[in-house]
Amino acid sequence: MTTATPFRIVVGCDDAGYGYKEALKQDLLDDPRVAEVIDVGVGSDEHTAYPHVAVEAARRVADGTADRALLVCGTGLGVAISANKVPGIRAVTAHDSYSVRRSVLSNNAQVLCFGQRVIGLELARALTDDWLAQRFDETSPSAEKVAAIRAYES
Ligand SMILES: O=C[C@H](O)[C@H](O)COP(=O)(O)O
Repeated sequence: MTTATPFRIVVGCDDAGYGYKEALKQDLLDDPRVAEVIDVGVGSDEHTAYPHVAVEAARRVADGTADRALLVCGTGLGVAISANKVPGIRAVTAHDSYSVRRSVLSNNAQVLCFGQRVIGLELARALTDDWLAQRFDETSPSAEKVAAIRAYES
């Protein structure tokens, strides 16, 4: 049996997502499937608007510094919209387990976004756990659809 390479994960949030970002970061730090956690903010007294944090996180994934990003704002929507402005990034907002799984298995999304004002913390933690268990299969029928997304970027 081969052991999967542990993930390097960027975490980020705005002030509306700070509490969950901190809690999820701690879970990631304790998870053997995670090699590294890179926190791009915000800190407890920072008020940087979500587009800046989301784009910074997405750039770390796009440039290969990290494998994935987990972003939190009030709804999970603004961070996803912003992260998707970075070429090569597929960011989704997903608050149910089927969508979280399919975001990886169907879409090879590298960025998962949550809304702290939308779901409970325990659900966010369980969804994050589920997310870490998924790996995209480059030989699956979904691969050519993801390639089609990529082709629209050029
Ligand atoms: O999508 C945006 C987020 O929910 C953000 O946390 C709150 O944005 P707002 O203050 O513009 O509503």
